[in-house]
Amino acid sequence: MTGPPALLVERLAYAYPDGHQALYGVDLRVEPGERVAVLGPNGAGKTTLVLHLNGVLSGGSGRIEVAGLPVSRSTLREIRRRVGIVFQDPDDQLFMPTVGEDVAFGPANFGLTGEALRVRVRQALDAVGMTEHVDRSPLHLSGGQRRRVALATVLACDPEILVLDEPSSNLEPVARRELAEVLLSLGRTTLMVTHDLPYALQLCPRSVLIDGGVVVADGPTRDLLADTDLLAAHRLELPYGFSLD
Ligand SMILES: Nc1ncnc2c1ncn2[C@@H]1O[C@H](COP(=O)(O)OP(=O)(O)OP(=O)(O)O)[C@@H](O)[C@H]1O
Repeated sequence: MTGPPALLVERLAYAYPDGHQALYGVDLRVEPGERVAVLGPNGAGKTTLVLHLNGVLSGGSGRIEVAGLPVSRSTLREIRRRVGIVFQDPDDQLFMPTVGEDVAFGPANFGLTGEALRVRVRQALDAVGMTEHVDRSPLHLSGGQRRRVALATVLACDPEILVLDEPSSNLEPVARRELAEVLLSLGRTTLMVTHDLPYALQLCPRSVLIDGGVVVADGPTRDLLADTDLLAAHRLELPYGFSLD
């Protein structure tokens, strides 16, 4: 018997309080262990979709399930444990005096204490290669290091689904590659919102393309990126000189 999908989104539609309709009926099914890139031009609805996955946004129509559990007001605490979002700006999730305290904050909030908490913090920092910085202030880290710590704060909660918003933005090539290595090594169900098409190709076997609040394409990343008409129709473009071969 097969289990439920890691993520199921059915006919998700949402208008912001000012009346702006951002999503018109998004369908998406992600199986456990898949890494899926969410592509689309500015204003397509990518962030709006992602913010629904752990209930930051709600009140639209449609249905979302995380590993079989519907996202609703009554399941919010468990949903937030299952879905970890790493925001584009690490400063949105780092606010404690030290790296270690930042990484401990989430799991402590979910009830972990003592040695179990210390082990969890160490594992999360190990996974992103930041163990030696545990006692430093996040304020004194480089942008790339802060990005890694932000990822560690989410990993420490042991989410079933990792959601990353523009993980490669503002990263130097080495930090970009190192982050890719970390993400590949995690082997976790991952949704990655990105404008960085080569990064999507490197990390995500599958991509969904969103535009105008609907999914306009869903398939192997290589196939989507090879479709120059599709890319042009949705204001996407591979970097000059980039080859899929
Ligand atoms: N708080 C808000 N109130 C009203 N409209 C909003 C709000 N936030 C976003 N929108 C609108 O919803 C639509 C989808 O925005 P969203 O941020 O989801 O796009 P996106 O695909 O993430 O874009 P980008 O690539 O630029 O980050 C846009 O038309 C945007 O103007």
